[in-house]
Amino acid sequence: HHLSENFYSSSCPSLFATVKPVLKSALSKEKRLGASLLRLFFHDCFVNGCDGSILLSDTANFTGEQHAVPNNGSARGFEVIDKIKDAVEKACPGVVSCADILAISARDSVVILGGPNWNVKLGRRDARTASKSKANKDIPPPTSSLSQLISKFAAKGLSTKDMVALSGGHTIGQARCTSFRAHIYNDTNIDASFAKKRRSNCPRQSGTGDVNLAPEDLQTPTTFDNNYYRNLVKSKGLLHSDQELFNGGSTDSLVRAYSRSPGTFSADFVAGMIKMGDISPLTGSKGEIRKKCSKIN
Ligand code: HEM
Ligand SMILES: [Ca+2]
Ligand SMILES: [Ca+2]
Repeated sequence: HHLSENFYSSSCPSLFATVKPVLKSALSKEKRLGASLLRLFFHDCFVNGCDGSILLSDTANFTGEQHAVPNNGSARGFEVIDKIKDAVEKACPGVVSCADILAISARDSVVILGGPNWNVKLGRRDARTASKSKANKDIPPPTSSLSQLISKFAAKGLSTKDMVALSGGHTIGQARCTSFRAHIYNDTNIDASFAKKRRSNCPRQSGTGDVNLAPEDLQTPTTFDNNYYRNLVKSKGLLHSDQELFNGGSTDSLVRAYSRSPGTFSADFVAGMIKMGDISPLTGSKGEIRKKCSKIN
């Protein structure tokens, strides 16, 4: 396969200039959407590669990935992708894939929220299929141990370092009580005052307050910075899986390094994003260029 930065430079020269303003306007209304789009890209790439599979809606005779456990009730931002796709279709009809639009949107979201910039590789085509079962199997749950996180990323060709750096995506965005309840009530590797604060809006009883939100990064939930790691070294990770990265194991030193050096984090995050974006893309004549991101042509 061959993805390249200039894939659309003659077929759609206005691509980047078309995407960015639509995103800027959406994020000016709700910054969290930037986080939601970054997460959509991760959840796309981990299931059959970065092929836009997560964007396909369920229909009467098609079951996609949006109701798989890791996505159901938490994957969001689809309307923004649809809006960007409409703008891109006006500028360059039938040329740019939804998989690439998602990759560009994830990058632009990070930049708009203050994070590093990089050149996105392009040329992915869109899948005509999706896999709910693989979404359930390949995307790590927040209950994961460090060794489970390492192996789920290794299964996608990503190193432990990539895993720790990409987890820094949790410097932005929100999680539901149901995703962090067990950590704040049952785990002991958590700062007591932080646990108390999070318990105040996430009742112990499952079934109550399940969808109440808390910021993944208690310091700066709408800024892309290294505070995620600074929280971890203080035992203020929100998810069980977050705190696993700094819990006396092999990744402690890397978390400490990122907590001290925003530049090192940025460089490793970018390298990880480029590697994640390379996971088994459809190229050449495989797949299709969807007209609408939510359904196959
Ligand atoms: C390392 C394994 C990971 C686990 C176990 C994990 C788990 C989760 C969970 C449980 C949530 C909250 C869902 C909810 O309750 O609504 C979440 C949110 C989020 N995740 Fe991850 N995640 C991981 C890695 C990543 C990676 C690699 C990225 C991107 C590079 C990422 C980006 C995000 C973002 C931005 C949000 C907030 C989304 C929003 O506010 O809409 N995560 N993650
Ligand atoms: Ca996919
Ligand atoms: Ca932050």
